[in-house]
Amino acid sequence: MTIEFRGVTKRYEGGAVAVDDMSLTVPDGSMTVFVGPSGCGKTTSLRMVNRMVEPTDGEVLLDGRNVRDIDPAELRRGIGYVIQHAGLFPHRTVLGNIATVPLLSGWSRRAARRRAGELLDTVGLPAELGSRYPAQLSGGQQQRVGVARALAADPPVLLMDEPFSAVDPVVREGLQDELIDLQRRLGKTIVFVTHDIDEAVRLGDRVAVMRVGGRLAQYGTPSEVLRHPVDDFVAGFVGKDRGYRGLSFLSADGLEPEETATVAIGSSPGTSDRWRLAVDDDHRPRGWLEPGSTVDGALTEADLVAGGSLYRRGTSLRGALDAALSSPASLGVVVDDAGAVVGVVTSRHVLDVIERHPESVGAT
Ligand SMILES: Nc1ncnc2c1ncn2[C@@H]1O[C@H](COP(=O)(O)OP(=O)(O)OP(=O)(O)O)[C@@H](O)[C@H]1O
Repeated sequence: MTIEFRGVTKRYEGGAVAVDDMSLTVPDGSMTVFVGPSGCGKTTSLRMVNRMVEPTDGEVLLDGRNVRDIDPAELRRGIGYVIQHAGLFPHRTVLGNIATVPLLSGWSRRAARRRAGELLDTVGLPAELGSRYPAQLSGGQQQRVGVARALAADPPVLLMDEPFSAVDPVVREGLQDELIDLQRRLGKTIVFVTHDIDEAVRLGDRVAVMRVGGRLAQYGTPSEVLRHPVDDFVAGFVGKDRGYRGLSFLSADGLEPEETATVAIGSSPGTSDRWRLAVDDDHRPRGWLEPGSTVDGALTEADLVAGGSLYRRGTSLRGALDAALSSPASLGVVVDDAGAVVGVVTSRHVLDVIERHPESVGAT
C-alpha cells in the first residue's frame, strides 16, 4: 500500500508547528525511515497516518484514499503499530497479546490463538514463551512480541516508533536484521521512526531526514543521503563517518580475492616465513598461524592467532575493508555462503576498487 503525505502541516493547540508542509511518498512494499533530532516532528508525522493525530493542513493518502475518509477504528485495524518498550498488556499472556487485534476483528478464539502461535515463530520466538507474561521476557523478546502483535491481522502497513531504542546495541542489531528479513518475506509498507542515523541507513529503503520545526530536509536512499547531503544540516546530522558508512552501499564487483597459503587443523604444518590461514575439514577459517612459528606434531587451535572479521563474498565493500583491517595478517578472509574460504583481500586491494568505483564515496 502506498502512503502519500501531501503538504501536511500539524500545529498543536497553543504550540509551535510540529510538522511543516511535508510532502513525500512511501512506495508500496518499501521501508521509509523518519530520522532527525528530538522534537523534529517524527512521531507526529507517523501518527497522522493512523489518525492518532489529525493534520491541520494537507492530507495523508493510503493508495490514493484520504485517511480522513476512513473510520479510525477500521483504519487502525489495517495498520500495525509498534512502539518503544513494546507497549504490551501486562496482564495478558504473550499469545493473548498477539491475538488482541484478530479477536477485535471478529476471529474465533481458536483461529486467533493459532495465528498468534504462527507469529511467535515468524518473529523467532520459541513456542513455550506463548504462555508467559510480558514481565517474564527480556526487553528484546518483548519487542519481538510487539512486532508479532502488530503483524497479527496481516496489515499491509506497519508504523514503528523507535521500537528498538530501549534495548542494548547487540540485541538491537539482531532485531534490525530480523526486521529486514521479515520485510523481505512479507513485503509490508513500513514507516519507521528513529533518532539514530545508523539505524536509519541500515533499515531504510529510503530515509527522510527532518529538522526541528518539522521540515523535511532530505528524502532519498541511504546512499544518496550519505554521499550527497543537500545542506550543512543533513551533512552534520549524518555525521563525520559518513564516507566510511557509505561503503556499505558500494558493491564489491571487481574485488577478486587472491589465493593464500592454508594449513589444515590436525596436519603437521612445518614452518614458513608467511602468515598461513588454518582451516577445518570443511575449509572454514579457524585462525592464523604466525610466520616463523613452530608446531610440535599436529596443528591445533591453541597454536593459532584469532582471525579478524570474515567477509562474505559479494556483500558490501565496508565488510571487505573491515575484514582486511581487523586481520592479524592484514589479509581479510573472504568466505562463500557456506563459510568456506575463497581467498583473501588486502586493504590496498579494497581501496583500489573503491577508487575505481564510478560512484565512489565523496565523488560528485
Ligand atoms: N500533544 C501535543 N501538544 C502540543 N505540542 C506537542 C504535542 N505533541 C508533540 N508536540 C510538540 O511537537 C513537536 C514535535 O514532536 P514529536 O513528538 O512529533 O517529535 P519527535 O521528532 O518524534 O521527537 P522525539 O524524538 O523527541 O520523540 C515538539 O516540539 C513537541 O513538543
